[in-house]
Amino acid sequence: MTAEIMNGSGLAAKLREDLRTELAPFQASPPGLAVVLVGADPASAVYVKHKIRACEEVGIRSIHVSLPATATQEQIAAEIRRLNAARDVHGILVQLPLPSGMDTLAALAEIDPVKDVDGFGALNQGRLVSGLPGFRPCTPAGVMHMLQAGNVPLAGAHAVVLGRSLIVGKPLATLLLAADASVTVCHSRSADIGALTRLADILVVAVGRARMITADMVKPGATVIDVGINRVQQGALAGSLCGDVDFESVRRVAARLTPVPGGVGPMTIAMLLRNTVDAWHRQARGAHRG
Ligand SMILES: Nc1nc(=O)c2c([nH]1)NC[C@@H]1CN(c3ccc(C(=O)N[C@@H](CCC(=O)O)C(=O)O)cc3)C=[N+]21
Repeated sequence: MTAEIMNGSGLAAKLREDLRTELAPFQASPPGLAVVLVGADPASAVYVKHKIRACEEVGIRSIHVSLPATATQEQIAAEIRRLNAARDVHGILVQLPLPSGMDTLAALAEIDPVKDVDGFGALNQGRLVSGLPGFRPCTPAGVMHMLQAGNVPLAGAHAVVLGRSLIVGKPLATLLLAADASVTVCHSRSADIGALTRLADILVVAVGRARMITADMVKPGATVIDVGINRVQQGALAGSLCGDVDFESVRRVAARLTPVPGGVGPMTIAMLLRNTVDAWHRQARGAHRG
């Protein structure tokens, strides 16, 4: 078997094009997305640049706020409160990870839930678990969108999610459950991970370990979604990106596989733009504070 390669870049480009058309008549007062970057982590700076470029392409105004790595928790909170109050800011994203020692959940708790376009805050996460409308975290939403666009059957399928983060694993498990999959979540402390991943009709990997999923860990005919983004350290491909899945071996056993780059990453950004436009609509209707 040779897997069908699921084209996240293409699907994301289509979504951005739709947003651009939707926003074209409103360029006098466009949606605004504030991106807060604390410190100077080079990988974060690159991601922020991608997000700002994607905003420009569709007609979202981006507001880039940089704070030094030495900023205090209270300075971050004060900046978020200022953005909560700004009428031309509809979405607020605090780029993660924050510098070590910062209280991430406390910072996220400052974001007004109606502007929480990452969907990481407790109100939106609780709305997700409750099955209520709210902002869904962008990577899980992007994965669900790719599965649906690829006509991957979800009801009754066994989905195995490797990783239990607040940002990917937990919310994605919740979305898969809501789509009637049977869901197994495994993580670094799970015993015999291969035995679990081999049960998956849909395997989603979000652990941040380059090429850890090899062909022997995948059920033949499975759909494999690679959320990992790792920078190759050594060898001929040093400096390029690879996922958490060993692409060359897994493509021979899986039925469908997402590439890195060009898979989940661009979908994450497309979902962020969609959430920002949704936030703008909601705030235009006069909904303030979640
Ligand atoms: N508050 C917050 N929200 C986030 O959504 C968030 C975050 N913090 N911190 C970091 C992670 C990472 N992330 C990526 C999004 C897109 C690509 C992406 O588009 N990647 C391209 C390649 C990019 C390249 O070439 O470097 C691809 O996979 O094709 C990657 C990574 C969002 N994150």
